[in-house]
Amino acid sequence: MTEALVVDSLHVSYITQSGLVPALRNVSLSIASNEILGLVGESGSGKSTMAQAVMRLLKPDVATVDGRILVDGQDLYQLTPEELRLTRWRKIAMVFQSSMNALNPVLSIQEHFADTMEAHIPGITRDEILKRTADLLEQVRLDPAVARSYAHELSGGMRQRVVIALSLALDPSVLIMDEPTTALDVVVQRSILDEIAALQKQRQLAVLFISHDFNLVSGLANRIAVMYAGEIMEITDRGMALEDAREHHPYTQGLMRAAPRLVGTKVSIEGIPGEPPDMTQLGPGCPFFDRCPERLPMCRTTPLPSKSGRVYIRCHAMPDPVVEKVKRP
Ligand SMILES: Nc1ncnc2c1ncn2[C@@H]1O[C@H](COP(=O)(O)OP(=O)(O)OP(=O)(O)O)[C@@H](O)[C@H]1O
Repeated sequence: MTEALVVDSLHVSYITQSGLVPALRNVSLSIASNEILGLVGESGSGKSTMAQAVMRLLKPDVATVDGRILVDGQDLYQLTPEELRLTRWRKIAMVFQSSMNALNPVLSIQEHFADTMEAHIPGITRDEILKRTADLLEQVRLDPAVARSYAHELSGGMRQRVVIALSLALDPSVLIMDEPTTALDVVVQRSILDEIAALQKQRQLAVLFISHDFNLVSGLANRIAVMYAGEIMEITDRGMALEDAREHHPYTQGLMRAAPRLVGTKVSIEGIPGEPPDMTQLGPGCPFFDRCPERLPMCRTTPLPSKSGRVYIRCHAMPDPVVEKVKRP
């Protein structure tokens, strides 16, 4: 399996007036060129920071970043600014949270595509741009005539489809999607998710799909990384049926019980008691300690083990998952 994206021992801290505030702590994961990795976690757990760090969008006066981000084997943090400019879009592209509102109101959709292609494909002709734009719009099920429109003439769902098509304009290997459907109604959301899944298969893309919506991610992703207080607690490829909850990290179990079920037997929804920790006051042990129903005395003081690999659980009270057990489809 080819790993298109490797995140290795990533640490990010924001620079604030009261000092450095950690946001990502020792994050490692990788995504192969034919899979969707979902990243879930509560608000403030570090999901958007992860997207920005992976794209190398965090400015040095905003945050410190340590660790390696490899895209097709190339470390983004070792590139010169010009190399980085060429690598973004071509190798790694991103669809931001509500990026559909970021389309420039005074440019037609066609001009957005032309700007991106002209900046990255030297000598591309007008005809090629028009043809590639029409193909890309069709791939996200839009009429190619949409190219002549302006953002305000399109619905939210259409704009988000345009943004997805634009992110694919240079045929990247890795696509980062940060809450790409959150602002849309559920019907439009469903059809865009189906298209994301189809595009990912056709183009053999590695997709990092970030969402706070546990149900949505578990219906889409091949594997799910669960983030808490800036750390990945678990990466799983197991089923997310409530009957299997005990096989997951105690925090994942909490998220599973807290997510409303859309199908199957009715069960009551239970929130996770307590609050996420203050990131400036973290102790040496597991950050979930205070809220964990499975905690052992050692969990307060013993750091979580560093792990890498396709699936893992970082928990003193839980064994590692047995990899060969039933895989998700
Ligand atoms: N520019 C910044 N300066 C200082 N702290 C920040 C900054 N941006 C984010 N943070 C902090 O970093 C932590 C992670 O934030 P982040 O936005 O990555 O979380 P998230 O999981 O994406 O949350 P949400 O789902 O609400 O978008 C939070 O504690 C947040 O307050």
